Amino acid sequence: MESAVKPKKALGQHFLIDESVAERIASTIDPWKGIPVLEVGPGMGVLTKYLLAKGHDVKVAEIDGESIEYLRYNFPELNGRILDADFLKIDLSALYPDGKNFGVIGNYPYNISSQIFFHVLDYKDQVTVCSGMLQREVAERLAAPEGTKARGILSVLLQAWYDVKYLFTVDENVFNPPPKVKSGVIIMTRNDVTSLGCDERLFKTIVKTSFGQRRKTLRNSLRGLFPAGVPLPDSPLLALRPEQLSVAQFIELTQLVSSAG
Ligand SMILES: C[S@@+](CC[C@H](N)C(=O)[O-])C[C@H]1O[C@@H](n2cnc3c(N)ncnc32)[C@H](O)[C@@H]1O
Repeated sequence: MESAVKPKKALGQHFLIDESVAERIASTIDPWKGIPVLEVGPGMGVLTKYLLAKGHDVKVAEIDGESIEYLRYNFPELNGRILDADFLKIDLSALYPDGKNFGVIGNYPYNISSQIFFHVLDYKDQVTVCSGMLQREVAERLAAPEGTKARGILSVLLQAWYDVKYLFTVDENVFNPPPKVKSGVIIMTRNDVTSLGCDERLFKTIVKTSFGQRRKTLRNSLRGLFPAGVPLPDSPLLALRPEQLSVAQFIELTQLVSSAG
């Protein structure tokens, strides 16, 4: 199909052509009208249009020059609110100074979707809500509870600070060009946790190290984090595999490693 902006594979450009899906995604943040929202990768503005119509205070961050030109021409009301930038490199606290809360939304570029969520996590004290569409497998992973195969690093790191919900699945044929996989829409809302009650850097290291060797029990994958030459503590948590642990158990594990060191 002819498209005003030529889709570029390297930028993960699959333009949404079903307006009803765009409206449904925009509606996910209806309850957050009071805070500004940053849209990642607006492309030709199919989602932006609904965010504006709903009265959100919207800024957009887009990396593709051709899309930016399109937006400038077709959305004059966005004047001064289009960031010609790589979302992953934006200092979001400078964009929303003084610790201001904001939301993030998008039909995200699938090639960098995990990195996008790691970037959002860096601003967890300001990002109150984050929703949007990504490839189904990743969307499922973000929302995966303990005890499921889909659980991974981002599930635990995000769920420590956010309630993550998988909302609905979207078929390939509503995009131009269609992606190879189905898509999923999620929403994450900030929980009321202000501190994990453990060394948060070590918590991250433990989550990443455990899932780096997900078939091993934690006793084997985390051995290197305990002091050498000393027997490991006798904790039932160490007999588990990473996908079996809740956030609270990862925190407990972090405390265990800290107290052993
Ligand atoms: C899946 S398309 C979605 C476009 C549009 N929102 C839609 O629904 O049709 C992803 C968009 O993200 C943009 N993009 C890719 N990498 C980006 C990055 N690092 N920062 C900002 N935008 C990016 C692409 O140029 C593209 O417009």
